[in-house]
Amino acid sequence: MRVRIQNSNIKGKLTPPSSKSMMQRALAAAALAKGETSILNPCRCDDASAATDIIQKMGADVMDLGHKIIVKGNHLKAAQSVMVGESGLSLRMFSPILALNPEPVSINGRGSILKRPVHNILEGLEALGIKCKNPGKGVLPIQLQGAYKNNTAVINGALGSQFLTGLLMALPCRKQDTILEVTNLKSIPYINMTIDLLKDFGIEISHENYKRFIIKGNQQYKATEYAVESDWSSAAPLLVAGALKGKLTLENLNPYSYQADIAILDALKKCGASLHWKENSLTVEKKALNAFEFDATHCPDLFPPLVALAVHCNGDTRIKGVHRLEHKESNRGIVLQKEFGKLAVPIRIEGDEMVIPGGRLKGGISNSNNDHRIAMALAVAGLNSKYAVEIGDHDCVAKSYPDFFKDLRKIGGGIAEFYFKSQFV
Ligand SMILES: O=C(O)C1=C[C@@H](OP(=O)(O)O)[C@@H](O)[C@H](O)C1
Ligand SMILES: C=C(OP(=O)(O)O)C(=O)O
Repeated sequence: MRVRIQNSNIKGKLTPPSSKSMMQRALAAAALAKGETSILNPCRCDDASAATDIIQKMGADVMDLGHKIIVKGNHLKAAQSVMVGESGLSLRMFSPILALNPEPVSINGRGSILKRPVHNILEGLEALGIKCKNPGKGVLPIQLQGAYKNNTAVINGALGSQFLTGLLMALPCRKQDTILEVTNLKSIPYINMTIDLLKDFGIEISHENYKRFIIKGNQQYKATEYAVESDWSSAAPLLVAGALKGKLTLENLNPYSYQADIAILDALKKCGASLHWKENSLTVEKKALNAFEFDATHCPDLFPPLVALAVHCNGDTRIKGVHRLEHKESNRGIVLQKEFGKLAVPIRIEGDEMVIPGGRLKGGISNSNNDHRIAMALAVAGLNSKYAVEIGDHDCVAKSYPDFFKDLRKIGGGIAEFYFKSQFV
């Protein structure tokens, strides 16, 4: 399957999809809570479906009413075997939660997740007394068997925050208190999101500067009504489209969100984009844009849309945090360099920095490498390309934003469909 993006002007209004990060956390918390949780504004994407399947295996009752999802939780049944789809968060967040049940559980997935490392999950869980096996030798599948025995552990946060999110969600259900010493934590805003969500479910976590986390045991998750915010990670490529090619209003965005990717606003301000808030609606308008410097170490998912922005800025843009990209759905640093290279943009990687020369995009044939954020970045870059940009395997956007191409078309994106079986007519 392939899509062709033509140079087009953008105009209109959209509401970005709900956050898959918040949705997966809310499903996990609801499964641990006694009683009935209502999840409002639910996110519908492949990663959210993977998380829903897992909590059902844990014994949660899930009722989908369309505008909201009702979860009846607190069973913690032996799940035996679960599939995490392609979701890194579901793998790393549910592993510590599943290990609360003393029965063995095996965890597997499909596609890109089968190449992502699991050693930090196993090391962390073993340090807390969980028995771990890894028939996949470094990647999935893994097998875990509880119970938690040790009350302290050192957790390496260098690869990311998702496993720590899982521990912060699971360990309050132990009888004992746990202290985690966390080294070199990355993606810190995602931990703020976890702690904030846990508060809504009645769980308290304290920490000392993200280095020492104190997790009181014997806490009880309380069922609640939880509204999932619109997703800043999905808003990012749309905002880039507006900044490059017209005028776009995104509705229902939280300007005070804990989401890491709200940082797209800093990058847009730095390059000179015009932004205007009216309550929860944000309008972005086309202006001449200049190269910028940005550190994406703690918001790595912004890299692809920022590259799409940078290729149309005047001058060389420098983005820091390339080392954070290696273990995502693709090795995003290398893939961005390779795919934008096919469109005549000679991206350089200098240590931990990516250097993107502006004003060079000519168009051509590229591929998503089965990575949703790469597909979306190539698409919005293509809106301002001299010749068309073709993207192979674009349907991977279903991981986070199944309606991405449909929405892009709604706001004026010229998307040719004759090459592929259309999913968005
Ligand atoms: O907690 C989350 O929801 C996420 C955390 C980040 O991963 P890392 O913490 O592994 O960097 C991010 O890249 C991912 O898309 C979602
Ligand atoms: C890296 C991502 O997700 P995950 O790690 O949860 O698969 C992403 O959505 O860009």
